[in-house]
Amino acid sequence: MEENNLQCSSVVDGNFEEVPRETAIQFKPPLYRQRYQFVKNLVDQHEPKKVADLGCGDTSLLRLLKVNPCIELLVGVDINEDKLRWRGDSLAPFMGDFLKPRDLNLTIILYHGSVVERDSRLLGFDLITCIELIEHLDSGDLARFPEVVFGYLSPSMIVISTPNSEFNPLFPSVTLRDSDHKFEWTRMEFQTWALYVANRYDYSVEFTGVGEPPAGAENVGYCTQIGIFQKNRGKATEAYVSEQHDQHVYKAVFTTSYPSLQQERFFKLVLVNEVSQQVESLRVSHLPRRKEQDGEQGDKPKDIGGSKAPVPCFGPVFTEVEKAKIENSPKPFCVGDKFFVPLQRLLAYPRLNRLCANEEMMRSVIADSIPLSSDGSAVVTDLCNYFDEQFEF
Ligand SMILES: C[S@@+](CC[C@H](N)C(=O)[O-])C[C@H]1O[C@@H](n2cnc3c(N)ncnc32)[C@H](O)[C@@H]1O
Ligand SMILES: [Mg+2]
Repeated sequence: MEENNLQCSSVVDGNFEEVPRETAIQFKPPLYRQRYQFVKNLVDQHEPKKVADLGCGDTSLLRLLKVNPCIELLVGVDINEDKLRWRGDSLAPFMGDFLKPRDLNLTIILYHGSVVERDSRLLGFDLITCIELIEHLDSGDLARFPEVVFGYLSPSMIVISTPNSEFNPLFPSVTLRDSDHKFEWTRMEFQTWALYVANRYDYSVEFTGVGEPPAGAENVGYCTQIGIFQKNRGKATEAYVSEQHDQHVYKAVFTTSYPSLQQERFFKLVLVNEVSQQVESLRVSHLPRRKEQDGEQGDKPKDIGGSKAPVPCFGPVFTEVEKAKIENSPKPFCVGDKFFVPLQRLLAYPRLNRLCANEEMMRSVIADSIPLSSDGSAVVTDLCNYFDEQFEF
């Protein structure tokens, strides 16, 4: 069992709080969450595309990281297959991920295997994390670990966390924090090892930690010590990665892919939905004005989007620049009972502009789902529909 000398104040997500029964030290947030949050902040800061968590356990960190929009490949590796399977399924996309797809693709893979084995599918990563892993390696595996992770996998950044044994006296009766720990290092021991490894494999390293010591005991340092290693040579080139022979020793136990706007069918769904909503919003907001105009003119086109055009009373709030862009775009108009919204008008709205580069692109994606004017330059819809009559617009 994990960290079994320590009080289990949270087993809800498979993590055990590092608080001995006898001590008053309580970490807020719990220490394991501070470690995960530390990694999440690093991901927010550096925006890696490919991230692997070695010794990922029950995948809690992966679940926190998967919402990060920059990550396109998220991999977990653990020697304990049961842990991977326990909550692995919760990494799959939910209904909400389909309703609001990500901008970028995301694939998540869990591998069963040991971090001291070489698997070429982990080459070319931007970030590899090893959270509370190294102290579980015996001396033989610890000696192999740098050669595999730093030498072979050689990611741009590596984060290693491990207990700081100098903190342990604050936990009465604790020698090792977990019965499976093969060692716990002082800051000097960890930093000596880390500097040696960094020097050997051409990385630079910075030290920090999480789990502040209590007032009066600042000299012991953080409860969890952390090394952040950054490769001096920069990112692995694609050529270097592709030169490596396929070496698949890990067993993939779980793979999932998320819907994203990079996938044609999801992009189309989102764009058609956004266009339909915007056209409907404009149509509804123009109905009262159209009633006023009825009887004034015949069937010639009526520009109803001039300076007096009503502004939609719901939906997003626009900045002054966005408002000006919308106002300066071609205005919606009516011909008979038909309501036309120029594609250029739709493109002026920020949400649609973010999705579509130009009118041609918008036309080609929505043409077989939304009625367009004969020249294809505007969406066309009935000005009034059954529901307007029911609600007496
Ligand atoms: C203390 S747990 C940490 C889990 C997770 N990183 C976290 O912070 O919640 C250590 C994990 O390392 C895994 N582990 C130990 N030796 C390993 C090895 N040689 N290769 C891969 N995983 C290993 C264990 O199975 C366990 O899940
Ligand atoms: Mg541990």
